[in-house]
Amino acid sequence: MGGSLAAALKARGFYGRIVACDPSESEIALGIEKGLIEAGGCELAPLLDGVSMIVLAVPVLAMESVLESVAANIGRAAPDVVITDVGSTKGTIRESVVRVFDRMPASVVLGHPIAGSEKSGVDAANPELYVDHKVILTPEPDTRTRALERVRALWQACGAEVLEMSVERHDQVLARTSHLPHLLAFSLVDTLARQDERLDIFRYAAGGFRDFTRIAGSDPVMWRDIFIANRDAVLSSLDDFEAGLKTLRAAIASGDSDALIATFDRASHARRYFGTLLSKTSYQAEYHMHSQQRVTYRVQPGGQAQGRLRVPGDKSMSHRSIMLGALADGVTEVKGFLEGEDSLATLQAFREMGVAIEGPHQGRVTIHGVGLHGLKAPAGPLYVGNSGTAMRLFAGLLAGQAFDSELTGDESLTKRPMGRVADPLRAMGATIETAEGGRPPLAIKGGASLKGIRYDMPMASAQVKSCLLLAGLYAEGETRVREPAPTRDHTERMLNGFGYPVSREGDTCWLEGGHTLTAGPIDVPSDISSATFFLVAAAITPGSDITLEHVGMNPTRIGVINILSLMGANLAFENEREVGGEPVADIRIRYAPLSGIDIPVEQVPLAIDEFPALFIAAANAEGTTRLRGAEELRVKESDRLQAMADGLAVLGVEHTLVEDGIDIVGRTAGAGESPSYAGGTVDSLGDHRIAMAFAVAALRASSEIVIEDCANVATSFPGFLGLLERIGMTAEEARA
Ligand SMILES: O=C(O)C1=C[C@@H](OP(=O)(O)O)[C@@H](O)[C@H](O)C1
Ligand SMILES: C=C(OP(=O)(O)O)C(=O)O
Repeated sequence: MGGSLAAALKARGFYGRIVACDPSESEIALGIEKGLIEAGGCELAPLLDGVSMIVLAVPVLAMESVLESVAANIGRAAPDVVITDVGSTKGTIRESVVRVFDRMPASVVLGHPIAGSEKSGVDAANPELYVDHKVILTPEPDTRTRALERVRALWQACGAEVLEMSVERHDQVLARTSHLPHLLAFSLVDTLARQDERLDIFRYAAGGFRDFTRIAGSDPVMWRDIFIANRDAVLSSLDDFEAGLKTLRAAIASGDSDALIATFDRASHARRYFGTLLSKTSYQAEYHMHSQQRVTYRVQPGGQAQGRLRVPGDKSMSHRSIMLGALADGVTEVKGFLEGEDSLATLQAFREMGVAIEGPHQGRVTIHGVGLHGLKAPAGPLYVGNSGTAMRLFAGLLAGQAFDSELTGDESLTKRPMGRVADPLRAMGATIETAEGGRPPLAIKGGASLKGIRYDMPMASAQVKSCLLLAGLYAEGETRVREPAPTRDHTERMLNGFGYPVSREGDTCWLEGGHTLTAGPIDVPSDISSATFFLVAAAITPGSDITLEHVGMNPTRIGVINILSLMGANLAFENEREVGGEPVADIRIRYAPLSGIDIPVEQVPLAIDEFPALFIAAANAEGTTRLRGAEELRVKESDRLQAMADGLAVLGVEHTLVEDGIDIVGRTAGAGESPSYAGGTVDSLGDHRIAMAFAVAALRASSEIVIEDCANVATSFPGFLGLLERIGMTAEEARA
């Protein structure tokens, strides 16, 4: 460790003098020969003359005697000398410092670089060892700021990332993440070696053995010291490990395949999550990285709109399939699941609550339901990404659990209103805290006894309705929700499909708590909200002919069909059928000129996510299209009225924005097949539907449309650009 530190400093142009002390003369000679140090020796005292920093890189149990020599000769060092170390445990080293100096001097900053290799000695010195590795410093309240800064600068100069934590926390964290795995590796190799004196068995050892046991080649003295020094924390992590192993043993002994799948699946995903965090490519890390990277679409003007397509699975149903499948008794097989960021975040959240979920693999997911009362407390906050649906539905479901929970999301979600669910849930008896203004995160207290309520929703929201119905599963008596206008009814249909009775009369639906859900197969159709971008593409492009296969045609979702039909679109439905309680059809659309219309207000909730694309249809229609009663668009992933108005302004499309809607002036009569508007650079504000709407708009633009901030398209529509290409458009994605 010391050799690598010297090598790293020299490689980065450190111009000071480095001297080293080591019991081996030959190691010192080698260090000088390799240019890592200027001088050195086996006796410490003379080496301390005038030094400004002392780094103790010795085994943990040798630390105290070295500290004694340092203390006895500290007068030889510079007056502002700083002492630090690289020991793998911190509690015992702090005790040694206090014993030797009678206190913790303000100039001592203990530290631990989380880097190293199983090799030791000057030969193993590696100037890159600390690059992109973490170094933990454990300053005390009275550590001198200047001393801390100097040690921080030392490690940063070597390319490391410096963190701070308390000595106690350091020792506990390291016991679990480093010391325990080393103990297991030593033990496994020793056990096998003792069983097979001639070590024959190792000849047949596969990659798994090699990967698991590499660290058993580490320095025995160093590791003995670590286990003695960090005894209590290691023993407690060993207790946890033994308990886990015992559970697995019992599952193997009794052939309990569900229990084995549950553990392996959780572990496998946790490991992948960890691995991708390291390489910064997990779906969540990737998402964050993508949004930091700013994905930009460049879409060329013109092109065709032709072909047969199947767009990904319905987002609303995908969320609900996981939620209800997890709460059901038995195994639920899902087909057509949307493998987008939003629904994957929901899936991950249930894994964190102990539900075994296999997949997704090509849209297939198997959920091993735990029953209404089988969820376990997650270890930390549940992260639901960009998804308003997930946060609101989870709020209801979690309000009924025995454990406390917290829901967080990305930057866009953090701005969205949650009072609309928190208030009625409180009326049911839940205890929920929100951030200022009723925004996320949500902290939900477990163990509440919920009571059914009658709730008149102030806005037409399927998310609020579904939230209350899910809480109602856990409530005493009936939970009744009245909606001011019909909203998507997937929750009601799917609950009924799982054998949970939900009733409806007119504008009110209700259920009674205390029944159970029984697992069954779910076939998720293609998402009509995703299909919309291709419906609009064909609707605005002369010569187009697109068929979208297996699209969900639930009557509470087909506002886009109704609105496009009123505008004059040429739509035909083929292969109409019912799949798992939801109507489905193939939709064929061919070009026909569109006319502007006054959008009937009752269609608004039925087309709520489709307006960004419908505004593009309006920009290509003859005359003016008027939308009113759509104030909900202002609280989606972005303020969609404003975001679309800003983008339409860039393209030169005349429009008037009002509080609850917009008027869009389309083409003038007799313009033929000429472009409908200009190109330009528009900002999607990180909203997937705004990004996709302007991508499709390029079909009738006079020049390229560049769309900024498109990473979130992956939340609802993975593979979107590929499908644009398939219909005959030219689009590319740039990351910066
Ligand atoms: O319940 C659902 O799955 C959804 C309901 C709608 O939101 P609101 O209920 O807030 O209108 C919709 O915008 C969202 O994309 C999905
Ligand atoms: C509004 C949407 O989703 P959510 O509310 O789940 O974020 C959407 O997908 O357009």
